[in-house]
Amino acid sequence: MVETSKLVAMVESAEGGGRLAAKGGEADGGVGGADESVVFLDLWRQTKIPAPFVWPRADVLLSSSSAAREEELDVPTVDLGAALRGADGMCHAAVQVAAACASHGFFQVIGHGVAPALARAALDGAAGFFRLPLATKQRARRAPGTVTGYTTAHADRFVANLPWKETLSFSHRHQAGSGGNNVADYFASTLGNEFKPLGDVYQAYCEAMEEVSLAIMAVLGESLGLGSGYYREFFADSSSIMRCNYYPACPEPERTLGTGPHCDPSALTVLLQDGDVDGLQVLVGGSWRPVRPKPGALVVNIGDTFMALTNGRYKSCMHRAVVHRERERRSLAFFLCPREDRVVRPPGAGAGVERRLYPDFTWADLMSFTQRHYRADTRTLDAFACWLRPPACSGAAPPPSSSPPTATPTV
Ligand SMILES: C=C1C[C@]23C[C@H]1CC[C@H]2[C@]1(C)CCC[C@@](C)(C(=O)O)[C@H]1[C@@H]3C(=O)O
Ligand SMILES: O=C(O)CCC(=O)C(=O)O
Ligand SMILES: [Fe+2]
Repeated sequence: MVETSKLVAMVESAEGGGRLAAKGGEADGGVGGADESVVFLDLWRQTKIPAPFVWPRADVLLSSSSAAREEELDVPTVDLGAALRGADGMCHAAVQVAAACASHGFFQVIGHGVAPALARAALDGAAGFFRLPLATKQRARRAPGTVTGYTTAHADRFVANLPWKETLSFSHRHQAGSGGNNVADYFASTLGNEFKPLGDVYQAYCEAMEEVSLAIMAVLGESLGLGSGYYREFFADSSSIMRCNYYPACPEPERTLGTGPHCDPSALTVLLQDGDVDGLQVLVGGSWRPVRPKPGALVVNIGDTFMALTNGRYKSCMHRAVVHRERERRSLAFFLCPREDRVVRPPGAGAGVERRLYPDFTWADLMSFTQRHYRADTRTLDAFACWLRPPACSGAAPPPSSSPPTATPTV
């Protein structure tokens, strides 16, 4: 469970601690009663934020209020429908994404074919879920070492730099043919049968996101001169993660973050922001630049795994989410990931034409690194490469907290 008593104790003692410091004994105890909901509602309603939520000044610098004055990041708007319909559209889209991915890795897509009613149902479903009593949400609490489930402020994993958010994450595995119901089944089995209709919404939403992601992969493949099928095939049996984020209004937004500075470890992220509340910011040229919600558009960014697949040509860029004093915010993030055992390696690797920036790895290893050994941040990929192959570590990354997998892939 989220150990409310521990969080409250931390809040009372008001001392942070190390950045990583996953806490022991995460899964002890059962789900509390209605009083726990009150505790968390009270947390979100305090007039000052508790010490474990206070982030280092360097991370929150130029936070919400000043970043609001920053110029919005110029991200291209890619018409995915036009790209799939014909060569001209594809060519234009490929040029757009090539430019964006070589600099910051962010762009947005329209013409993606996701029914507005489905997007609305997924956003409203998240809003409804996070309004539930804590005890109900806790039925889906995250199990230690896994990425799926419900967490409040990641308080079950970390003792400092807690994010001002609640999240619900679940995996979506590609299923050949129709009739697969992995997401719907997850909702029914963890939260109860009454959540099956909500599960059906997310089943449909994840399938739509998978289709959008594969269409983007076609454009990315074209943009790299590999053809539209190359990455589509690589991700055809993907094993992705869907995450609903809820950022409550915050009394001291300039001292905390909803999601701290990080690069996504996954391959590609497709983000839907709810309403007109901004929060996503990307670090470009030394300043945090907002990417404001645009009606009907999805924000896409390259993750570490895709950066490794292109040997660093396409960038996984640092970003974060800020919170607001008066307004709550919701977002839905679909993280496209390869099948767990697929080896991530750039095309042509081994031909010796280009120096490899990252060793071969599997998504299973990178995922377990972020869930068991390292809190995903701005240097995840370098730290992971160092963990996999310690001699390759130049000292830029922090020391690994435990041993790498025994079957270390070779370059
Ligand atoms: C493999 C993963 C690690 C995170 C969940 C999935 C995909 C994205 C990662 C994350 C969202 C990046 C920001 C930091 C993080 C700790 C978070 O704030 O939620 C990351 C996820 C995680 O480890 O839970
Ligand atoms: O909520 C957002 O806008 C971004 C969240 C994010 O970056 C993430 O979940 O990886
Ligand atoms: Fe992210």
